[in-house]
Amino acid sequence: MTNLYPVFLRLEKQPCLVVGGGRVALRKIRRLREAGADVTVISPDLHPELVQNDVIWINRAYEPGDVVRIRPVLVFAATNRPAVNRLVRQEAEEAGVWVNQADDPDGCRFMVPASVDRPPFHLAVSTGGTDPALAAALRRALEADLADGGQRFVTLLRTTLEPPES
Ligand SMILES: C[C@@]1(CC(=O)O)c2cc3[nH]c(cc4nc(cc5[nH]c(cc(n2)[C@H]1CCC(=O)O)[C@@](C)(CC(=O)O)[C@@H]5CCC(=O)O)C(CC(=O)O)=C4CCC(=O)O)c(CCC(=O)O)c3CC(=O)O
Ligand SMILES: NC(=O)C1=CN([C@@H]2O[C@H](COP(=O)(O)OP(=O)(O)OC[C@H]3O[C@@H](n4cnc5c(N)ncnc54)[C@H](O)[C@@H]3O)[C@@H](O)[C@H]2O)C=CC1
Repeated sequence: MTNLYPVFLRLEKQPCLVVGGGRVALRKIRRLREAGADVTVISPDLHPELVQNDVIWINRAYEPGDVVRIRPVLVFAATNRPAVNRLVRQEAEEAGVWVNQADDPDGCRFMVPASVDRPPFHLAVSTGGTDPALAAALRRALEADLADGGQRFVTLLRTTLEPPES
């Protein structure tokens, strides 16, 4: 697996495009909105929880050229049609737009980590696409531990930072 380069993006008011309006799209869109991105969704239907989510909804299937017309900074190909996701990925790559392909880790120019936002820390966990459910499990464990005072986490930090007692 190629090495990945982790970053935190400042997405406020940045145009982002999500193709597909299902469960996976919902998860991606929530995070994008939390970061203040302007989100356009192209999909013939929209997850019921998305209506309140303040997105621009283009109510139809993806059409060739949409990525070039909309010119987003990030694209998420999140339909349940592999051929559509591949087309979106290909058009994004040709246009030099960063693309996430929900059904194909190798087709992702970037991947979305599982993350916990607990100031001053924002922790992000990735398995590089090898086991997303495991990344989610570590996120849940960290969340539970931090909600409970973060003792296991702090103990782990101490054991790595402090020299062993002699
Ligand atoms: C490559 C990547 C692309 C991307 O989406 O960025 C990708 C790809 C795929 N995910 C799949 C499955 C699932 N993914 C989740 C959950 C999450 N997936 C996320 C990220 C990523 N998933 C990227 C890699 C990140 C990494 O590895 O570190 C998280 C972390 C972030 C987020 O999405 O926000 C979020 C957890 C958030 C949280 O809880 O904190 C669940 C659990 C669930 O849905 O509840 C399942 C069902 C698991 C099961 O089967 O048990 C499949 C198979 C689909 C199929 O079966 O067809 C593929 C495609 C493939 O592997 O081929
Ligand atoms: N990356 C991840 O975290 C995960 C990825 N997946 C993959 O993501 C895919 C999508 O998963 P879900 O959101 O659960 O599926 P879903 O069935 O809930 O949603 C699919 C959405 O795509 C839309 N769509 C279909 N054809 C379209 C087109 N031509 N143009 C625009 N929109 C179109 C549908 O109308 C629907 O809104 C799955 O098929 C699976 O391969 C699944 C689980 C997690």
